[in-house]
Amino acid sequence: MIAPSILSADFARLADEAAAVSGADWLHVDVMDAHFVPNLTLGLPVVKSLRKATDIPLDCHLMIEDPDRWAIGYAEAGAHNVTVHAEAAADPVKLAKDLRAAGSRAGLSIKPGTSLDSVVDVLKHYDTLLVMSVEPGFGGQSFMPEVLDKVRTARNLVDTGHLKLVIEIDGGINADTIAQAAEAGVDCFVSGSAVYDAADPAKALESLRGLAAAAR
Ligand SMILES: O=C(CO)[C@@H](O)[C@H](O)COP(=O)(O)O
Repeated sequence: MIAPSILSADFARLADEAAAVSGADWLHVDVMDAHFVPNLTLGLPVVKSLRKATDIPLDCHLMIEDPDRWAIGYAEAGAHNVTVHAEAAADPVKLAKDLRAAGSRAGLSIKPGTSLDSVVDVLKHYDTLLVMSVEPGFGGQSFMPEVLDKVRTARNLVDTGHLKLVIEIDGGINADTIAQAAEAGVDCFVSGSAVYDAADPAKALESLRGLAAAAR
């Protein structure tokens, strides 16, 4: 699965930018609050408008403080998957249950420095695990291959039936890095600059999909 990140899109033309990647499995929506991360992007009103502008399932990645307070609004707005950060959530188990009750999948993200061990007990309540392969905040950063050990461990837990979730990776995913992430066991690849900085985003997306499929 490929989820283009709109962080690299033209924010004044989001509906057109979504249409440009109509073959995407999910559209990754980067919500940043300038507190949890040192960058500010968009919030609930934009997600509500985007929901009406595209049929691509929205994969909302909340890089915000106090997700326990704000995340449910994104589920109620029609997001397909709402991902909160383990480092920010006060009660991740309750949050996952509330997100599912509101009609969304529940996602948990971990920054590069956060271990899988520290979240493994709550992951049974989640539908997706988003492994950050850059420090969250900005697009166009270099991929951190050291996070792939977490992906391999998560893949093993899924394949042996201990967890049931989609493994996502986010940060620095491009034609040079996607194969190693696929080999490690990633299911869903978030990619911003490699898709939206390309002359033809749809073609770039399909190329990434082919490289991932070949590597699995
Ligand atoms: O959440 C983030 C960054 O915080 C990502 O979604 C980036 O937007 C991915 O961009 P590239 O690394 O693919 O350019």
